Amino acid sequence: MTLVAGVDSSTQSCKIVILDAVGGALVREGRAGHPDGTEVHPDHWWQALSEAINDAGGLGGISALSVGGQQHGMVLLDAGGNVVRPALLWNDTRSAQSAADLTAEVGAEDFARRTGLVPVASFTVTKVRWVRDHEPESAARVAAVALPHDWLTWRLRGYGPAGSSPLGPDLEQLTTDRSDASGTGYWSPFSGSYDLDLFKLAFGRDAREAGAAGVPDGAVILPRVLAPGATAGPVHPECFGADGTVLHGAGDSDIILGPGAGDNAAAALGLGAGPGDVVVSVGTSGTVFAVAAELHSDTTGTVAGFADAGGAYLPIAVTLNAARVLSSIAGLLAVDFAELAALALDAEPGAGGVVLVPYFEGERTPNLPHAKASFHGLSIESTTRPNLARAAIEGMLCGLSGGLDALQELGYPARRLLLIGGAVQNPAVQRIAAQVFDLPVQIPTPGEYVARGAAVQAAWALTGTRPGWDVALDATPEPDFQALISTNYKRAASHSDAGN
Ligand SMILES: Nc1ncnc2c1ncn2[C@@H]1O[C@H](COP(=O)(O)OP(=O)(O)O)[C@@H](O)[C@H]1O
Ligand SMILES: O=C(CO)[C@@H](O)[C@H](O)COP(=O)(O)O
Repeated sequence: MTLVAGVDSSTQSCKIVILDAVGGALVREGRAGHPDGTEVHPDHWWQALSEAINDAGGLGGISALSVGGQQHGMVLLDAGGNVVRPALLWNDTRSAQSAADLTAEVGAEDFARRTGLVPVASFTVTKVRWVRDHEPESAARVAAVALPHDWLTWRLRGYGPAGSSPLGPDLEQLTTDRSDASGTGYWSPFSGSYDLDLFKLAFGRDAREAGAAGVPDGAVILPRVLAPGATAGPVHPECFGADGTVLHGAGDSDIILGPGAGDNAAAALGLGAGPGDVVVSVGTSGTVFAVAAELHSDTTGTVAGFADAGGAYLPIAVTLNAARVLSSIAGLLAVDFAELAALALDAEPGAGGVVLVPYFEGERTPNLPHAKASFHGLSIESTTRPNLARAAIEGMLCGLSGGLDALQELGYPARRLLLIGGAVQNPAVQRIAAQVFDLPVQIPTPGEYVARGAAVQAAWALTGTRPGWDVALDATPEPDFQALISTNYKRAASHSDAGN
């Protein structure tokens, strides 16, 4: 049996699945946690990847591997391959002012026309501007800027700081892929190349793609962008985990590395999503996206125009407040997730008029980085535990239904909605999704679809052909659209938005 592996280095954890390359059946899997916080040293991801690999029984017998990961995180490397400062993650909002500055300097329309994006604090371009403005000593040390999956792929190939990697700090070997490059804000999905002028505007220094010649000395290196189906090279035959264990030994057969991907693009691959499919993922982030043959830029910034990992595009709207809204309200009510579901399903649609606008961590869509969450419609009568539980789920999903509306307004077709992500295991999330989204909802069999998508890339790199593994459906909730939920939510959110 030929085995391929896919990794999802996500915000909260690292997961690996090892699959049969023919048919995609799961053979073994592993996981390990990441630290909390919006600023994380990449060494923690390497540690968690090592632990997840060990948890899955090692890399023995695997022919190819690819790494999907959380998008946008800024990994700064110095000339010695050392991490300059902890990575600022996609959900770190300190660069909100930098986003506003860049938008003012370039213009929202021009930014969207050049990169598919209008800057918000999540995008890497705003983070490099923040470092330039707030940490000039760190900025001066920067020799390369990479993303989480780029850095992990580079480490697996044996590169890294001298003394702790077999091949040392060769920054010219950094690679990325078009899906993750498209979330930086300095790469164009329209031209398929870096917008080096934008990088220079943001960071104040010239940059060049790894391997490119004829550019000024001292230019910052940006990872080489690999095509779908390409290989990044082999896993190094003396690849050591963070704890010194051998991840891949000299006696093992070669393991080819796929290009890797941003997690949402990887999920689209793992699901085999096609035209007319809209994917909603409820993990740390909430995302709603489609796979599209053409990209329409959205100058409002609601829908970001990413590239996908298959040669097409991935228009997407993303919220900062998703699964953690539920853990927060479950904590408040002192219940576990099963009890939260039971409570929520005990309340009527619309939660008796109670609305939670869940901007606990600020928000990205809409762009309100400094906002806070608020309950609306609380009366003595409506303030019940079931209404609070339901309002949490409704509010979280309504943020995403706004993204679906925006995708449809831009002309992307939406015929069915595939619901994935950790919080979708919650039966109340499944049921309420069918009340919030005016589309047929389907729940694929529980699985790590980002990691599966990375495994699709691994198989593609190995065989030269993109595999078409079947995805089974676990549930198809009865359509039960209840317009009052989003009507109430929009009214409450407009008050919150105006006050933020
Ligand atoms: N039954 C459940 N109900 C609600 N939330 C859940 C449930 N099971 C898991 N979660 C949440 O799902 C999240 C993890 O989902 P995942 O998609 O793996 O996130 P990420 O990819 O961002 O790390 C965690 O915040 C966890 O609390
Ligand atoms: O910022 C985005 C996409 O633009 C997020 O989707 C991140 O990519 C993090 O994903 P999860 O860890 O929540 O899966």
